[in-house]
Amino acid sequence: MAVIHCQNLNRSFQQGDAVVKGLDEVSLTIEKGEFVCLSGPSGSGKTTLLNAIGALDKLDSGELSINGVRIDNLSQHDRAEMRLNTVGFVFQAYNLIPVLSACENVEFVMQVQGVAADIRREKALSILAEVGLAGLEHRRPAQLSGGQQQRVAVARAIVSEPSLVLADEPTANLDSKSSKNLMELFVKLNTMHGITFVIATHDESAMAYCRRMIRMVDGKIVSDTPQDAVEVL
Ligand SMILES: Nc1ncnc2c1ncn2[C@@H]1O[C@H](COP(=O)(O)OP(=O)(O)OP(=O)(O)O)[C@@H](O)[C@H]1O
Repeated sequence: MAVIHCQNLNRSFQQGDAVVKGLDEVSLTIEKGEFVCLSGPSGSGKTTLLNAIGALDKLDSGELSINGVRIDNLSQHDRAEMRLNTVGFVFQAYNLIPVLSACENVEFVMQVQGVAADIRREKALSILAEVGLAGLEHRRPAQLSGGQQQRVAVARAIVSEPSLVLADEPTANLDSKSSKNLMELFVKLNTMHGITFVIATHDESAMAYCRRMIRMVDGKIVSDTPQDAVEVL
């Protein structure tokens, strides 16, 4: 079953007197375990598409299913539920809570999900170790580098084992080494846990890790091609 199935998605924005088409008849199917890059010039609709797939924004029209369940017609409450249980988000602003430690930031989502405190702590520590942050669990975001904060954001996104991770410019604020480490981590999570990744990026070194390249221009998909990705050992 497809993880993402979009049919004729449309989303317009009013900008003064003009109407801008963020998504213009976008149709797309992404299967479980794919590792997909969304590319295209600034303003081409990448973030709008990620927001639609992650049920963060409403559509004007079209059908959108995640794991076989229609989400375009869900109530706000059900959309929030779907996000919580199915999708992990990694954005360029890490959106970590500054007063909480790395571990508490990762635990936060599980707390909302009602996971018991001892299980929460155990899972958070184990996932932080998996993303290479063992020993730094009790630091607050301001005491971590940009790359380390991004890893906390990744740990938080994947701790509840989502079937899908949506990442918007995840390497934008990282130096080239941190960026490479992050992409290798994504590939590892993709191969070991079968998590599907959709990554919007302008960063050519990040694109090189993706196995399917979808390019957008003016709210439309203009090309969709497979790619031989960089091997991660
Ligand atoms: N909330 C909004 N209000 C008005 N216009 C918007 C809004 N969100 C997006 N747009 C417009 O929709 C179009 C697509 O924007 P989007 O952010 O999806 O592009 P993008 O490809 O992600 O760009 P970038 O690479 O710069 O992040 C742009 O013309 C943008 O100005």
